[in-house]
Amino acid sequence: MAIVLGPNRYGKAETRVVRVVRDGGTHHIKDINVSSALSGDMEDVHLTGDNGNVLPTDTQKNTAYAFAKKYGVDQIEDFALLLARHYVDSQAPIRHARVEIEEYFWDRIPVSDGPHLGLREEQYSFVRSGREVRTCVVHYDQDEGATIVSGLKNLVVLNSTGSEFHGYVEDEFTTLKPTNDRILATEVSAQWRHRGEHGSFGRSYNEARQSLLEAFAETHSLSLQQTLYQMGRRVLNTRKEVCEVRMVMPNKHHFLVDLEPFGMDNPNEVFFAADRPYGLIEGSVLTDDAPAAGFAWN
Ligand SMILES: O=c1[nH]c(=O)c2[nH]c(=O)[nH]c2[nH]1
Repeated sequence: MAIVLGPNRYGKAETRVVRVVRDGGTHHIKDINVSSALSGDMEDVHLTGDNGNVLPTDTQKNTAYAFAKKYGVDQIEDFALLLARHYVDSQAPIRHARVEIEEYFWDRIPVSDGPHLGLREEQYSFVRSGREVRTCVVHYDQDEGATIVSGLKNLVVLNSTGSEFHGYVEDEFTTLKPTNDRILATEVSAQWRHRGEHGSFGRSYNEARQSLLEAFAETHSLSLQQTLYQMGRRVLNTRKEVCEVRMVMPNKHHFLVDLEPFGMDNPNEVFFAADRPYGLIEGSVLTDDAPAAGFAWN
């Protein structure tokens, strides 16, 4: 029996970069979390400890900071691709780079010059937004080029009606009562795979997000699975640059509270929001002409 080295990669996880652009007294901020993972000719470092092919993870951290200064950070997909290409193109032993970025949103705190006066000329105060986290995973491979997956997580949504669940299998352990009217709530994690390397990731993101929200709100739901499929479908129908959507959606159960002991009825007005356990609904929706995913989801 021989023992061999299997697939491997190494990098710096979660380099937090905050880039400030100073436009006179008005500042703009970009708050991101960058993780890079490189692979290639890494037999020696694993087998003998020879670091001759290893670009240190510390250097990868520094590169994220230096690139933020040099190139700025606009769309996270573009920044991730810039970094991934840099590692593969500048270091012969590195043949593949995976760069993952999360982006956290900040809103402005509008500050005025005083009561009844206009906005202060300098605007540099921000409040962390309650919005979702934007994500991307970019792979750049020496032989196969780039794959780009965009996405979001922590997008919490709720329909207070328009959701039913009945007609399911019942066995000797089933106690769930069928319902024609329940709360449907979930925290959406969605990732969508781009067909190529197009140029407008900002617009693509905003419209994919909007499609997810509209489909969630507009689908009269017979199950969260059905809603998930409709949400993926809506993104694919509106964003032609996208060929596959993967979603993970916990069913955030809301149970009707029994108010009868207090002599009160409860026509879907008072709910107990349970945090666990939760149903976990996961699925992928794709176009039938979607190119092979390659390493996009790795
Ligand atoms: O939308 C739902 N899908 C399920 O598969 C399921 N199972 C369950 O108990 N409740 C629900 N709701």
